[in-house]
Amino acid sequence: RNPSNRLPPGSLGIPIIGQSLGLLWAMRTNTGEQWINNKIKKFGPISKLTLFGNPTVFLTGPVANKFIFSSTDSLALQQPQSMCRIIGRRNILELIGKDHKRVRGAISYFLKPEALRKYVFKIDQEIRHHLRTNWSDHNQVKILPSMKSLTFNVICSTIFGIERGAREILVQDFAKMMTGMWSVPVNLPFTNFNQSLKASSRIRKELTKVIEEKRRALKLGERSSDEDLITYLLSLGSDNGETLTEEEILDNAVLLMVAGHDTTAIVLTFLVRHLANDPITYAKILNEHEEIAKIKAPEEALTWDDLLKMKFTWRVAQEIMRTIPPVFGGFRRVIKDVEFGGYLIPKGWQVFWNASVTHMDESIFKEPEKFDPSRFEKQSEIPPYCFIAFGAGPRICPGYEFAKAETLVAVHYMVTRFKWSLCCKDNTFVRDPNPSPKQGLPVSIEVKASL
Ligand code: HEM
Repeated sequence: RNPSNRLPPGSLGIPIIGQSLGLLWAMRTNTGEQWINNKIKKFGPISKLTLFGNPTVFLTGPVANKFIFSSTDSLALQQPQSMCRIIGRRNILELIGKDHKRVRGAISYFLKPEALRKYVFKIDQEIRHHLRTNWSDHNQVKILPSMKSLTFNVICSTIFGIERGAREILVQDFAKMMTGMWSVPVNLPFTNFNQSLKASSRIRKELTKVIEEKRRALKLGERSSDEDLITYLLSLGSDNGETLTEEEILDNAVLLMVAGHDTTAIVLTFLVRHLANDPITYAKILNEHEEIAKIKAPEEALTWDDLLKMKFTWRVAQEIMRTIPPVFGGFRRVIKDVEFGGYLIPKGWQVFWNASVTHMDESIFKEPEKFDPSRFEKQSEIPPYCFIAFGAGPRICPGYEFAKAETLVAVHYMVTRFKWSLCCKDNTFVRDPNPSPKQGLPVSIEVKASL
């Protein structure tokens, strides 16, 4: 057959622009899922279109997910150009093959349960401090910005060992850097992209100082290699080819700050919103946490073993992520011609995956519209590549356990020490590209017990 006849159905639309504006508009108006479903109705689960300048094949369903997440020899992860320039070209998302494995291995070491156990105390301290200073004396709190600040501080403290005073310099620049992450990469004064690049360069300067100080302390034996991720990365031996270059350490430190804080903040924000609207789930969660709090002194920090008891809470968080995936979808670059479902996907194109379509498939999740945390009671019954909030395959999110620990500790202190109600009953949200409730979700706060 003529190769062009083997391309998936659909239309590439106007060159370069294609259907990008339609998708962006749909995401902004919270109809992204509908936009995608219309496409599936019209062309089926495999179709072509043009997104963000590139001819693209959109694939959906567990078999397609497996193909996208596992075909590392024909597909490479693709981020918007703006993101690569802001975070740095040696960040893990840009790496493939041996380089990806090496950097992922080093980062994952710090995010595994064995290492995380040690940090529950630090996570606990940071979250209590945040709630004490930002919730306790306030009648109203905007949840999304509050959760973003909370998760940023947790990452700085646990992963980077950056103390409170030194973090404040980073916080503002970090917010500025995020604004241009998904912008058109035009570097002219006053474009979002330009502001982001400038903020990123200031963050890198600060991080370089942090790295230098840790290198010095490591040399003098004032620090052990497992105290924080940066010190660990600096200590890796060059003899077995494990070392990360200075550029890689810097780029991946920035990447981890980005990847590790927004997503968890979104889960916590939608959890707060859901609990305000669902008294039955709230009562069950509260009960789970009161049982744990009952056997601890008020000042006593949570431990890893306490977190293991918070099973229902994590099921609720997973159901939140099924219904509102923090990451809407993503792209892979096609590095060599490849076939899927009888169609040709040519080299140079990109492949687009989306989590919602699979998460809302009634053949996988019965009555998908219903909020039902019990779906996650038996994880093994959920078929592979069906719950993809954290991705899957060799690039599955290495921060899963970290996000889980952070979410559980935060929920514990929020439900046992505070009560809240929504100030704005409007339940809609926009995707920007991450889901954000209107006005950042303002809630009225009542203190139940001190922290
Ligand atoms: C609820 C919270 C989180 C969600 C929903 C989430 C989601 C995801 C998803 C979907 C991917 C895969 C992207 C793809 O294959 O295209 C990913 C990758 C990644 N995530 Fe997360 N993430 C979360 C928290 C975190 C945290 C806390 C960290 C670190 C502290 C982190 C670090 C990373 C890194 C480094 C990658 C890239 C892995 C690689 O390319 O090998 N994430 N995440």
